[in-house]
Amino acid sequence: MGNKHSNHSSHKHTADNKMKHSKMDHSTMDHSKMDHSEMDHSEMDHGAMGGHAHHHHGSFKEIFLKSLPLGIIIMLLSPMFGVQLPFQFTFQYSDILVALLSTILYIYGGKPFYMGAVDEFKEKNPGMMALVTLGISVSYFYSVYAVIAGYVTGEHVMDFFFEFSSLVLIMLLGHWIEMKAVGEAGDAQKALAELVPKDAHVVLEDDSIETRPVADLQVGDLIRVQAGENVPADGTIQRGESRVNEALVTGESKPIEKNPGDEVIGGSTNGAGVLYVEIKQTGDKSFISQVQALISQAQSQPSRAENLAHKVAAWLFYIAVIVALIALVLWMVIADVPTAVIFTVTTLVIACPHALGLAIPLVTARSTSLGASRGLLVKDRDALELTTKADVMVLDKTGTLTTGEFKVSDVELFNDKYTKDEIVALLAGIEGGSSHPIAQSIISYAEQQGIRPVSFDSIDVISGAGVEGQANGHRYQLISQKAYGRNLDMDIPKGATLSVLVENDEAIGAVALGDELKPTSKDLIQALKKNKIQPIMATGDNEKAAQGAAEILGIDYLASQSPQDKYELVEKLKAEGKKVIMVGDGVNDAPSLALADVGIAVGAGTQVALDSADVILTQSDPGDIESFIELAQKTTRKMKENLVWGAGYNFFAIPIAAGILAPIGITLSPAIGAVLMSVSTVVVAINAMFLRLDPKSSVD
Ligand SMILES: Nc1ncnc2c1ncn2[C@@H]1O[C@H](COP(=O)(O)OP(=O)(O)OP(=O)(O)O)[C@@H](O)[C@H]1O
Ligand SMILES: [Cu+]
Ligand SMILES: [Mg+2]
Repeated sequence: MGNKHSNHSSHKHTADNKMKHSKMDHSTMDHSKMDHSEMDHSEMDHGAMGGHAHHHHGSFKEIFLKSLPLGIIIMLLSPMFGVQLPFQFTFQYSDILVALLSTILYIYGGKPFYMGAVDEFKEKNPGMMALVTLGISVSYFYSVYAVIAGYVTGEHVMDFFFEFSSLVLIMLLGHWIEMKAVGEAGDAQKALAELVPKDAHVVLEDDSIETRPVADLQVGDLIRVQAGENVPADGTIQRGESRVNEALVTGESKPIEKNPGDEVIGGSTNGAGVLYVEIKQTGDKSFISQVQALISQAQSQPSRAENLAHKVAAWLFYIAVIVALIALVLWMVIADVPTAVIFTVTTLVIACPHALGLAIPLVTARSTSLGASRGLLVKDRDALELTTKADVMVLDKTGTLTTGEFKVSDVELFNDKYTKDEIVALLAGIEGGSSHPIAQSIISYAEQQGIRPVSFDSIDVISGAGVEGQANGHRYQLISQKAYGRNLDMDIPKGATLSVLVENDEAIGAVALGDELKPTSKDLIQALKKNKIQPIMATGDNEKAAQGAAEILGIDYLASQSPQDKYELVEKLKAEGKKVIMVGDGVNDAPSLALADVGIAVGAGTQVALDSADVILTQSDPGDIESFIELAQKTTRKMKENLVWGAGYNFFAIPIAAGILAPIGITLSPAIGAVLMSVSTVVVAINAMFLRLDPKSSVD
């Protein structure tokens, strides 16, 4: 149980760390809002996409549905291309009625577009909304002019109210569908929010049960979680036993047995037992909120791929405007003004670089939620792309490739001042101040022997070497043999990790510990080699222990590495022009995690390690490193595909819209242009949705 417990506190660590990083974005952190997600879909999506100026102004769905009858009336009353269709009817002055109705449609239905365009111009970043606005404005104003000119000159001038209204309707519909597709491609925030139930059963003083909204839960409340229910908030089990599935929260796939004293995480699913849980964290401080904050932090900073997409979209705007102007002038010369207006409008509309704008965010959203559901949390999105270019992976040994669950194999005495039990009491006492995996193992060892730890007055961690502290007026150190610096009079068990207990600069005892490789470590090394990533193990542990592990794994290694050494190793590899991934969990890994191109902190890791990393794997399973590489490769491929499609589509669409194929009889109407632009976006969304990970190969 002790072990499971420590796993849990590590989840908490992960969470606390995120807390510091996130700017506590109110829109994503407000729990009550998320629980009762009545928010309009497009707004939700918008939040997840971040950074875009458009779609702020009302919901496309609502505006579309209200504009639909108006648009249909206009279309029925106005001839398309001047051709009378059988179901159309016109009467005297019907064109004035059409102009009036179109004005209403322009003001109401066009609003999301021109307001979006205003935002874009304010940000000096004209894009899709500006193009759509130009398109509908040109067709609207020209048509108004046509009607007036018709009455002034007494000659019929062709108007485009039919094209105008169908364009507005299709644009609204298209953007509504797009937003839905965007939402379905994966909104990690929402998926996580849905894990938390809306209500909790609070056990009152008199043992009666009151059902309260989760938002009203207080720290210290005792709640009852029924069998099969999701846990509403983080807490500690007071009574009851069950198996709890935390898969969706932490990525741990198997249900975990829980007993009184164990912690449960809000959003996990209770198995067959009833649990009584004392609430420890609610709202923003809960684990799940912290994960959400982390995700929104990652999504709020544009990745390099996204910046590229934005640049291309901006270019597209200028290209579309220029091509539209050229088409306008040329077609006025070749044909007439109405023909020229049609080609211009179609060009503006078809170029709406919506697909391009969404190409990357859609994949990111999908990839983030996919990753989160497997316990792969990406803090810095560029880490995904960089991972696909990696040449070397530097791995820490203890806690990363090995379990970190040490067994004390030997306790050695160097003088008779202390008994063995007294040495163990000192060891356990000084480890009270350390978060190193060795510490927990020694403390448990003392516990099993029924030995009470010596209480220390002060304890300090010496990173990469051990711990030191004061007790009973003496100064003690528990450090590696390398840090001790002198030879010891003892037989060191083969492959063991050895730490020396020093009193006033003299070795008084030593403890030898053994640790085992994790079952998936070997697979990871093989997978790395297959992916042409050279694995190097860099460990703070001694030569013998390192060699033992390295031989089994078939991996290059460096032993007795101080935090500085690890840092310099990464520095050296980078100087050789290599892209370096660093994987670690300890304090001694933190500097190199920060320096590496991609820093991956594994689950049971310490606070500092988690803070310095770009990627956090909530479990410390080497198999997850493999999954992360797979996620990185697939995500990057999808992004490239979407960029090529989003940009490439325009390469053909713009010239055709401008009428380049008119000589062979192929022309597009503005409405068809609008349909194509929506379809191109839906293609991008569907492609993103097909981002999947292989099922995890689990080793038991
Ligand atoms: N809390 C501790 N208790 C006992 N010995 C320690 C402690 N911390 C460090 N040491 C000693 O210092 C050595 C180096 O520690 P360090 O944290 O740099 O590496 P490590 O965690 O053992 O290995 P790795 O770098 O692969 O994780 C350990 O092998 C151990 O001998
Ligand atoms: Cu668009
Ligand atoms: Mg370590």
